[in-house]
Amino acid sequence: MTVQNGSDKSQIKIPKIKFTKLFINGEFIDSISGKTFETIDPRSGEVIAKIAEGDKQDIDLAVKAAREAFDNGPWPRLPGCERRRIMLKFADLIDENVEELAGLDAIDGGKLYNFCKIADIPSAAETIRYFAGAADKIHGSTLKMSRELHAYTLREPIGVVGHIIPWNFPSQMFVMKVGPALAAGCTMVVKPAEQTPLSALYYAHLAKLAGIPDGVLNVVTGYGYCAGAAISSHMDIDKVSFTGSTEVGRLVMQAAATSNLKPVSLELGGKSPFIIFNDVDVDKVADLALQGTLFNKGEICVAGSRVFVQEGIYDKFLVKLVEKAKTWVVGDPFDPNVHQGPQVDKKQYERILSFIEHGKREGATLLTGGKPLDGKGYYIEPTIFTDVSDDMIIAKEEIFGPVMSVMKFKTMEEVIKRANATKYGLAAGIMTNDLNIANTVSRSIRAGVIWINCYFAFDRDLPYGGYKMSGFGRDLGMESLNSYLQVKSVAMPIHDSPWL
Ligand SMILES: NC(=O)C1=CN([C@@H]2O[C@H](COP(=O)(O)OP(=O)(O)OC[C@H]3O[C@@H](n4cnc5c(N)ncnc54)[C@H](OP(=O)(O)O)[C@@H]3O)[C@@H](O)[C@H]2O)C=CC1
Ligand SMILES: CCCCCC/C=C/C(=O)O
Repeated sequence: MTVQNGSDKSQIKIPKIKFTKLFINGEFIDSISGKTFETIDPRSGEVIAKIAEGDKQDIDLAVKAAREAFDNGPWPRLPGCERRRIMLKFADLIDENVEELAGLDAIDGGKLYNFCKIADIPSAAETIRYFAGAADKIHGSTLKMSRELHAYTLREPIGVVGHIIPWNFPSQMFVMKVGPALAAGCTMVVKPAEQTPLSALYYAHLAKLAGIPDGVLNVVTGYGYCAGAAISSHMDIDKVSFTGSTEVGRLVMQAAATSNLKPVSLELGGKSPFIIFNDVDVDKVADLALQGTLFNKGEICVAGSRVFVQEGIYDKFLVKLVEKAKTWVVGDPFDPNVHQGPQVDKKQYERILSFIEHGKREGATLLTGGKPLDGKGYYIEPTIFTDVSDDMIIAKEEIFGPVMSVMKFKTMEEVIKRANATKYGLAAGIMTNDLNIANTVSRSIRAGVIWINCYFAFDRDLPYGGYKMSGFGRDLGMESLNSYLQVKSVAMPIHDSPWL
């Protein structure tokens, strides 16, 4: 691992902060209480800006605007091709503002500026385009009835949606929730994570410029226990889509059940296995395994942080892994040579360090890392543990940081059992050239996403979500669009027809 501090300042593109207020009914406004909270730069712990702190009253206001826009406004009633046209404009505006948006996610979330610029933000625009393309292809079916009835189904927008999103992919999360809901004809209230509110407010501004009518897309910044909880318990919200911790997912579901029984979709934590069989190219797979844990500083719910290595290549794999970890650069996320920026905030940084301490105490062997970086900011060394047993805390709990546990296995049957011995079921990676192994293992792992000889192979056409305590419901793909629609069955008698 290399530490890169004091990067070339000429490369740094810190954006000017333009939007700090709530976006309700097409206007940027102060919170009703007038309160604000500070959003912090994780490179230094310094304040970037003061952001309006929305609470229950502001959520009520935003829901009122979204309800009016749904019940009486044009958006749900527009022909799909018109919604598509406006969404395509929105996507173009995202592309036109790529540098600014990349800068906001980098400064707010400690994400790599260059990666945001070439991947996250262009991909966010593409996700809006993907769902825009579906807006005029939403239809039900004509049914073959068993008696003299003509019947068909309509697919109608579900209504007012609440989106509660996390901080690890502020842009991708925003569009993967907002895109399908807009295409379906829903109206919505988005609550971004308190750590990363900046890009969500910028997207709201672009949506208005694109022509999305007032009240359709509202953004209320604020705290989860207050603004977030007001969304899940709201009597006038028709669906909640949540991504975050399993603990809060449970609260969201409880609040939905005890209020108006609104459906929820929950994309929660994970502890995904990355399984490597003897027959692979060890050099390439070591690279992929490292990415599988360290990408986005390990702050990704599908991190392949339980690395199971078959005994025949175990020693060689460790040598390669350490070699590659040494070239991994931690430092300022605006520096193009850096692979890993700071953890999102002090709380997450301390949480990760405490897991590392657990690993040491429980007797795992530290192969690399294990410490924070000296100086300002929430930087942590890429950390690899070996001699990890399945019952250690570091092997069981989601760490959401740059921490890998490497474990040895003998047989396919054994690794299937161990990979499935978790409360989570989000993703799994299977590295092998043997098709029989790939097929058997992929069908045996209880997880929503399986990557064979690749990892993080996201695609907007590929539904994404979990089994078990990783939640239910799917983001991306047509599955997610369907979750913002409901089916209405219509039947009418047909008289004197010779055909049913
Ligand atoms: N699946 C994933 O992609 C993610 C998983 N996680 C996991 O969760 C751990 C903790 O991260 P944390 O940020 O605390 O995650 P949370 O689950 O607390 O945050 C996710 C979102 O939920 C909001 N929220 C918090 N409490 C409530 C509530 N009572 N009702 C409704 N919404 C609420 C948050 O608001 P606020 O911003 O104010 O906290 C945020 O917008 C991480 O270490 C990681 O393991 C975290 C983020 C993403
Ligand atoms: C089409 C790109 C989707 C990227 C999704 C990233 C998700 C991360 C997470 O759930 O933690």
